[in-house]
Amino acid sequence: MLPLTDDWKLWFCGAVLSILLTMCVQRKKGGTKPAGPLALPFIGHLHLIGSVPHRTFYRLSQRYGKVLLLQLGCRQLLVVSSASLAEEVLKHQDHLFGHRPRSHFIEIVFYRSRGPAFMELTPRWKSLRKFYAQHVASPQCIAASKCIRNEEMHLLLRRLRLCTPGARFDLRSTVSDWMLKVMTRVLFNERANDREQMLDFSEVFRKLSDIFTVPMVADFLPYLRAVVDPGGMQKRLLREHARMDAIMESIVCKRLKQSSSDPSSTPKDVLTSFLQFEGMIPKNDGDGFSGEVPHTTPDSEGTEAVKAVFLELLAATTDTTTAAVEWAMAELLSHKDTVLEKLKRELELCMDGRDTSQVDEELLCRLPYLEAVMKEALRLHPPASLLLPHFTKEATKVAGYTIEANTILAVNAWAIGRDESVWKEANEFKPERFLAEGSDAHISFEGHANFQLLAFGKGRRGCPGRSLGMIMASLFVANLVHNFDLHTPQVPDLTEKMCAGNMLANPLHPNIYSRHHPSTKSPIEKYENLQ
Ligand code: HEM
Repeated sequence: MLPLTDDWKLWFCGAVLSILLTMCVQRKKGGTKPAGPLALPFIGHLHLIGSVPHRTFYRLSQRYGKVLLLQLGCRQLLVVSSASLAEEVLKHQDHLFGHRPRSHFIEIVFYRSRGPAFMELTPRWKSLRKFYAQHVASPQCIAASKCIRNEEMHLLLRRLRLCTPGARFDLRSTVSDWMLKVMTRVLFNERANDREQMLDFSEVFRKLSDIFTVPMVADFLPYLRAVVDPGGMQKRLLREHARMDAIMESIVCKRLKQSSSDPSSTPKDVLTSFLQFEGMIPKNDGDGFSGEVPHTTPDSEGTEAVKAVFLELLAATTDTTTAAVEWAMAELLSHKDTVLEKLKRELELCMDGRDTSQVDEELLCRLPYLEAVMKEALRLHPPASLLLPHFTKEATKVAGYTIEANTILAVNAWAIGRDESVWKEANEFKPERFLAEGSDAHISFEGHANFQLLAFGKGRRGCPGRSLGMIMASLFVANLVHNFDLHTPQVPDLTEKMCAGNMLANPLHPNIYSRHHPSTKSPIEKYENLQ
C-alpha cells in the first residue's frame, strides 16, 4: 500500500468531515430521504418486521416520523402513517402509486396476477373493475343475491339452534364457511363442499390462506430462492395450488359444457356473466342466446384468466369479511354491559312484532347502531391493516422526500385509525362516535375524503366490494347477537396475529345459548322448503 503524505491525510480528513457535516445538515433538514433505523447488510430491515408488521411500523413511525423508508432485502418499502399522507399517495399521487408489486405467492396462486387485485394499472385492469362494478358489486347485483344470503343465514341459524346449550362454538370457521358458501353460490351457483369435485373446497382454500401469512423469502431475497424454502412453504404452495386449480377447472369446464349443450339452462350468475364478458359463451339478450358462438374450445390461457378472477374474488371476500365479524364480536363481548346490551335493544325494537327472529338483510338499513358498531370495529381493526401493497414504477416525492422508482408503498390503516391527533379517545371502542349526534358522524368509508377511516382503502385501488362486505358482516353479527347469548369465561384476548389478514391471535370459542323470543316463531317457516 502506498504511504499517505501529510497533504493526502489532510485532504482525506477534510473529505470525511464534509460528508459527515452534509449528513448532519440533511438529517436536520429532514434530508431528501425519509429517516429510518440502521439497515443491516443484505437483509436491510427485514429482521425488524416481526409477526405483526403494522405494530412494528407504528412503533418505528413514533420514533422516525410518519413517513418511513425501509429496506427489505432487495426491495424498498415506503410506509405512511397519517391521514394527510394517505391522501397524498392514494388521491394526489394515485396514478403513480396505483400499481401493485409482483409477489411470488401471488404469481403462483393467482395465475401470474391475472385477477384485477394484483394486476398493474392496465386497460385490462380497468375493464375488469368495470365488470365488478356492473356484475358483482352494483346495488342491483347485491339486491339480486340477497335471497342467497338470507337463505344461508336461515340454514346456519337452524344448525346453531341445535347446539347443546353452553356448547363451545368455533366462531371463525363458522363465519368463514358461511361466507364461502354464500360467495360460491353468488359467484358460480355452487355451494362449497356440496358436490364431489367441490368437497375439498373449504379445506384447500383455508390452507392457501394460511400460506399467505408467511412472507416468501423469494420476494425479498430472490437470490436465496433456489436454496432456501423455509418450512417447505414453496412445496406446500404448489401442492395446494394444484388442488385448487383442479376444483376451479371443474367449475369452469362444467359451465362451458352446460352452456354449449343447453344454453337455456345456464344459471344467471357472475360466472356466466364473466364468460359472456370474455366472449367464451354467447350473450343472452333476454329473448334467448344470441351473438357468435365460439367454435373453438377456450385455451388454457382463457380458462386461467377466469380461474384467476374467481379465486381472487373469493379470497378478497372471505378472509376480510370473516375478520370483520370476528373483531366486531370480540369487541362486543369485551363491552357486554354497554355496547352489546345497546345493540340487543336496537335489534329487539326493530324486530318487535315480526313473526321470525331472523334478521333479514332488508332490515339492516334500520339499524344505525349496528352500522356504528361495524364501523368502529373496522376503525380499530382493519382486516387489511396495511391495505394491499401499492407500488410506484416512477421516482416521485412524498412529503418533500425523494422516493425512488420501484418502491413498494404500505399505508398503515391500522395506525391511522388510532391516531390521537385525529380521533378522540382513539384506542377506545366507542361506536357512539359514528351516530348522528356523535363527534365523527360525518366520517364514512365512501367517497374521496375521510382518509382517517381506511379499512377499504381509497382511490382507484379502493375496495370495489365495500358495500357487499359491510352487508355480509353486519348481517352475520345482527343474527348472532339477536338469536344467541354468547359467553366467554374471560374478557376476550384482543392480541393480534397476521393471518390472511389482521385477526385475533386466539380465535373466539364462546359458549352458545339460543335466545328464546316468546313473541316470535323460530326463523324456519319463511324458508321452509330449503334443505
Ligand atoms: C369487510 C370486508 C372487506 C374489507 C375490509 C376489504 C378491504 C379491502 C382493502 C383494504 C383492499 C385494498 C385497497 C388498497 O389496496 O388500496 C381491497 C381490495 C379489493 N377488494 Fe375488498 N374488502 C372487503 C370485502 C370485499 C368483497 C366482498 C369483495 C368482492 C366483491 C372485495 C373485492 C376486492 C377487490 C377485487 C380488491 C382489489 C381492488 C384492486 O386492486 O383494484 N372486497 N379490499
